[in-house]
Amino acid sequence: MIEILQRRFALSRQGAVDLIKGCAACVVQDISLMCPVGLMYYFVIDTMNGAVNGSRTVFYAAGVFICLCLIWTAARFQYNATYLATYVESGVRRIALAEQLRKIPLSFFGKKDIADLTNSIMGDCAALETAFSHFVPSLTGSIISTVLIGSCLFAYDWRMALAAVWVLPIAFAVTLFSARIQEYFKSRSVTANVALESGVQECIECLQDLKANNAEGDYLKGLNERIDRAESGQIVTEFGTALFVVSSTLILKLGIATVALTGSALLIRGEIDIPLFFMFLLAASRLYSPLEGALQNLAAVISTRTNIKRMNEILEYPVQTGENRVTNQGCDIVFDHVGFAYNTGRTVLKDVSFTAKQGEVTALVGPSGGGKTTVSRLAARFWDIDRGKITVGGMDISKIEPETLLSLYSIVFQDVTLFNNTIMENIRIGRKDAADEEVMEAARLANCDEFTKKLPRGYHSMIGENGCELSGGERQRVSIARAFLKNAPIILLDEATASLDVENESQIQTALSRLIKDKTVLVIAHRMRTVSRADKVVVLSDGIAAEQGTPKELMNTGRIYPHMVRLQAMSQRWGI
Ligand SMILES: Nc1ncnc2c1ncn2[C@@H]1O[C@H](COP(=O)(O)OP(=O)(O)OP(=O)(O)O)[C@@H](O)[C@H]1O
Repeated sequence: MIEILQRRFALSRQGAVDLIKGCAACVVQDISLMCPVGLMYYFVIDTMNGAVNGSRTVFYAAGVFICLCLIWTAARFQYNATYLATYVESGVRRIALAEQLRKIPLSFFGKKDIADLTNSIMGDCAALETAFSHFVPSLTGSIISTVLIGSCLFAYDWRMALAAVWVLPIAFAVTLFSARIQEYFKSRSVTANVALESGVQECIECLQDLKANNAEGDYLKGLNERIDRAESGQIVTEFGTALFVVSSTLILKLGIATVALTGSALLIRGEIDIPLFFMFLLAASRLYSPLEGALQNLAAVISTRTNIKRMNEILEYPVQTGENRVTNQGCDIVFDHVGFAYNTGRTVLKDVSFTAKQGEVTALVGPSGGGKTTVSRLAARFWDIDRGKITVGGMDISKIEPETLLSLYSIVFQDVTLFNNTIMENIRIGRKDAADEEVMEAARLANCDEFTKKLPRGYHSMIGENGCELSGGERQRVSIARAFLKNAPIILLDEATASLDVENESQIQTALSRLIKDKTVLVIAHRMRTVSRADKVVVLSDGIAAEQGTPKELMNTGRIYPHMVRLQAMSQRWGI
C-alpha cells in the first residue's frame, strides 16, 4: 500500500505514511461531526416523550461536551496529519527532485529547459502540496465516512436511506467520467504555462541582445501570444472542471428532495415518525456538504496527475551510477575508439583515440564544432559515450559514480558560473573545508588579489547574481582560483584564459605552470599561442582525432594544424 502511494503520488515513504494518517484523521473528523446529529435525534425523542429529567439533562450536557472534545481533538489531529505533514513532504520532494537533477546525465537537460525544470520543482510541488494538504485526505475521509454513515442510515430505515444515497454513485460517476477530459486540458495548460515562463526567462536573459538589435517589439509580440495561450488554457481548464463539478453537485442536491418526498410519503402513511424524518433531513444535508467539497477535491486530485507525471519523469530518469571509490593507477586519460552523439542523434565523435598523459599538457584544437568541448566533457563523464572506452589511470570511467570521479578533476569552464555571495565563498566552492588563508592563497595564485583588494570589503564583498559586479576577466580568475583550491590531479581548461588581458594572461600562465606540475592537463584553446607550449596537441576534425603529436612534430607532418597556425598568424596582423 505504502509503495503504491509512493509510486502513484511521487511521495517519500514518510509522506505516504502521513497521507494514510491524514485520511484516517479526516474520517474521524467527519464522523465526529455527525455525532451531534445522533445526539439531537435522541434529545428530540426524549423531549416529545416528556422523558427529559435531571439525570437526562446531565447525560445530554455530557454528550455535548464529549462531542465538542471529539471534534476538537479530531480537527487538531487532522491538521497535524495533513497540513504540517504535507509541508514537510513538500520540502522533502523538492530536495529529492534537486538531488535527482544533480545525478541524472546531462543528456536529460537537452530535452528540458530551465523554466520547465523550475516549474516542476516549484509549481508541480506546490500543486501537490495543496492537493495533499487540502484535497486527498478530506476526499478519502468524506468517501469513507459517507459509506459508514450511509450504512448507519440503513439501520434506521432502508427506504429513507436509499432516498438519501442513490445520488452518490451517480455524482461520483459524472466526476470520474470527466477525468480524462480534465487531464487533457490540464496538461495543455501546463505546457502553455511552461512555454510562457521559458519565454519570460529568455526575454530577461537576452534583454541586452534584444535591445542591441532593436528586436524587443517582435519578441514582446511573441511573448504576448504565449500569455494569451496560457490564459486561455487556464480558463478552459477551469471551465471544464467547473462544468463537471457543478453537474455532480446538482445531482447531490436532488438527494435532499428525494429524502423530503419519500419522508413525507412515509410520514403520511404513518410508517415513520417526525423525529426520524427530521433526523434523515439533517443527516442528508450533513452527508452531502462534505461530499460537495469532495467532488471538487476529486476534480483537483485528477488534475494533479499531470503534475505527478511531470515530476516522475525526473524522479524515474535513470541516473549515472558506479563505484564509490577510485582505484586509478596514475591519472593518464585514455580515449579508446570513442563514439558519441548528443540527443539530436547526429554523430559528433566517430572514432576518437588519444592519450593525455599525467604530467603533460594535452591541447585539443580543431575547427569550430570539431568536438573539443565534447571531448573534455566526456572525459569527466558529463555524458556517457555510445562506443569505445574512456579510462583514467586504467579505470573505466563509465563504472565510476560521477561525483566520485569528479573528485579527480578541477574544471575551468568557458562560461563561468558564480553565486550571489562573497568572493571568499565563491572560491571556497573549490573545497568546502578550506581555511580562509588557503582560499586567499588560491586567489593570489589566480591573480584575484589585485582586484579583490580594491573592493570595499575585500574578500568579503558580495559579487551580485552570477558575479555581475565583476568583469569577464575577473569572473574567470575567480573560477581559476577555485581550481587552484581544489588542487585535483586532472585539470580541464576550457579556453580558461580567453577573457584575460595580456598582462593577466601571462601571469595566469605562470601560475598554471606551477599548478599543473605532475598533473594531467586537457586544455581547449582556440589560440595557437596558448598551445604552442603544450606537450601534445590533438587535432579534432570530422569526429576523429585527425592529427596528434608535439606542436613541432605537427608543424612538420600535419596538415590541419599548420594550416590553423598560419590562419591565426594572418588574423593577428588584422586590425580595424
Ligand atoms: N548539448 C548539445 N546538444 C546537441 N548538440 C551539441 C551539444 N553541444 C554541442 N553540440 C554539437 O556538437 C558538435 C561539437 O560541439 P563542441 O562544442 O564540442 O565543438 P567545439 O570544437 O568545442 O566548438 P567551438 O570551438 O566552436 O567551441 C557541434 O556540432 C555542436 O553543434
